Amino acid sequence: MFSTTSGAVRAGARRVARYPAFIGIAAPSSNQCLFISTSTTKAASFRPATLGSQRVGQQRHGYATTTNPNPPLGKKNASNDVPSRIGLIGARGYTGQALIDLLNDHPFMDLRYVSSRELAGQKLDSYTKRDITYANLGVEEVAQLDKDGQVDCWVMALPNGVCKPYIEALNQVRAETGKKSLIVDLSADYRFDETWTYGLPELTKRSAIAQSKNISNPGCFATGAQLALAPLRGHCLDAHVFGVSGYSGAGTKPSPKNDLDNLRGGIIPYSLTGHIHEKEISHHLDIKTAFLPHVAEWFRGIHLTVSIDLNQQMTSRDIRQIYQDRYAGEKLVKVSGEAPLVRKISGQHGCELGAFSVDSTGKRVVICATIDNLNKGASTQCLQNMNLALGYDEFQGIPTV
Ligand SMILES: NC(=O)C1=CN([C@@H]2O[C@H](COP(=O)(O)OP(=O)(O)OC[C@H]3O[C@@H](n4cnc5c(N)ncnc54)[C@H](OP(=O)(O)O)[C@@H]3O)[C@@H](O)[C@H]2O)C=CC1
Ligand SMILES: CC(=O)N[C@@H](CCC(=O)OP(=O)(O)O)C(=O)O
Repeated sequence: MFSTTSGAVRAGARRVARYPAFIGIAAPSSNQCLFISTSTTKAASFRPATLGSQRVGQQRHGYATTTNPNPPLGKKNASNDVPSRIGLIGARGYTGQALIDLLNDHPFMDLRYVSSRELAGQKLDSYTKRDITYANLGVEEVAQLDKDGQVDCWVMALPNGVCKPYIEALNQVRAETGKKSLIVDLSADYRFDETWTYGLPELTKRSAIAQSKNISNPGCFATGAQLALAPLRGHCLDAHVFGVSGYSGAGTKPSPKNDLDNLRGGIIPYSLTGHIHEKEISHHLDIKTAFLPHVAEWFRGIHLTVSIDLNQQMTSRDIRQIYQDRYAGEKLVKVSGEAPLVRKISGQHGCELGAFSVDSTGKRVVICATIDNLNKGASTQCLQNMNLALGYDEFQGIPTV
């Protein structure tokens, strides 16, 4: 279904010529976050199921199923064949490095600037399409490059709470010049800001992402949890999400959560109430969710066990069918009967959902999800959003086969 980064065909040796700025995207009519409800959306047209033995769209169990109400835009959004110039702020970090690897294999993404205070002056070896040297780009330098029309898309891969001055400076350039370069922020800082588009393409209206200039990339745990919960939105009373992340989730700054001596031989609970992703899941799905995060000694990959109290009796088979219907045609979401294993998701670009274990009352289901926090939990999702908003195919440059 999805392949590892290392298995990808590397197209990076090619050099990208200098091209004029891409200006083909219309200004957004609305940046509001638009989630598609699976419980109320009726399938516009019937499509036979390819994933199960039953036909999709039939009401054989008393509650409506639907084919994917938010399918990939495909050719409708793939009109741009001009490269886009990218500036990456926070390029030394784990998510920044994962994104650089993806951009290196992308035919239209032309990385121009990588910012790091620690690595300033050093060559970026992992990018082979052009020679790039790390620079320490402060707010003024970024604003000047933007004003000079040197960058089409800025990606912010900074710790939470750091990027606001950059955004304010870019907004000032917009106000002064009318220029509108795209901004994608990987931090949690704008995930609750209604003037930004929350970019979880399988759940957010894709056409809204395509029209946006300010995209907040979802959190890693929050992405897996929302993909695991969304199809049951209309049947869910409340949910408990137990999550364990590899320690790359804690970033590169030394802390007890990425200290291998501290992690060895066990898992460590933290932020057991009030984690930002608890708020993020509850806010964007409108489901009362308790989130219980842990960190473990492996490097990358998240396991989530999601327990959902249902408002009616349901069977495991029917719930699984709802998920298969909801994610029909999605290249980065895999639904299966078995519980997915975290050791198998490392380096993969999608999210796997499985288990669908229903208790004896028929009113509680447990679903397991796995996701690579640095890929679909951050950089792969960022690239989906960049592709959509810059007018390329959403999955361009993402190994999905
Ligand atoms: N790691 C993960 O699994 C995920 C992370 N995220 C989010 O993505 C963002 C980046 O995470 P991650 O890559 O793990 O973080 P890292 O700690 O690995 O990297 C942070 C980057 O920001 C730079 N930086 C740190 N502090 C400052 C500062 N005050 N001013 C300017 N630059 C600074 C660092 O470079 P230098 O010090 O050299 O300047 C480094 O490049 C975070 O907001 C995180 O919450 C989202 C989903 C998943
Ligand atoms: C293990 C670990 O520490 N994981 C991080 C989640 C990484 C992430 O998605 O972060 P943001 O929401 O801050 O962008 C955490 O719990 O904060």
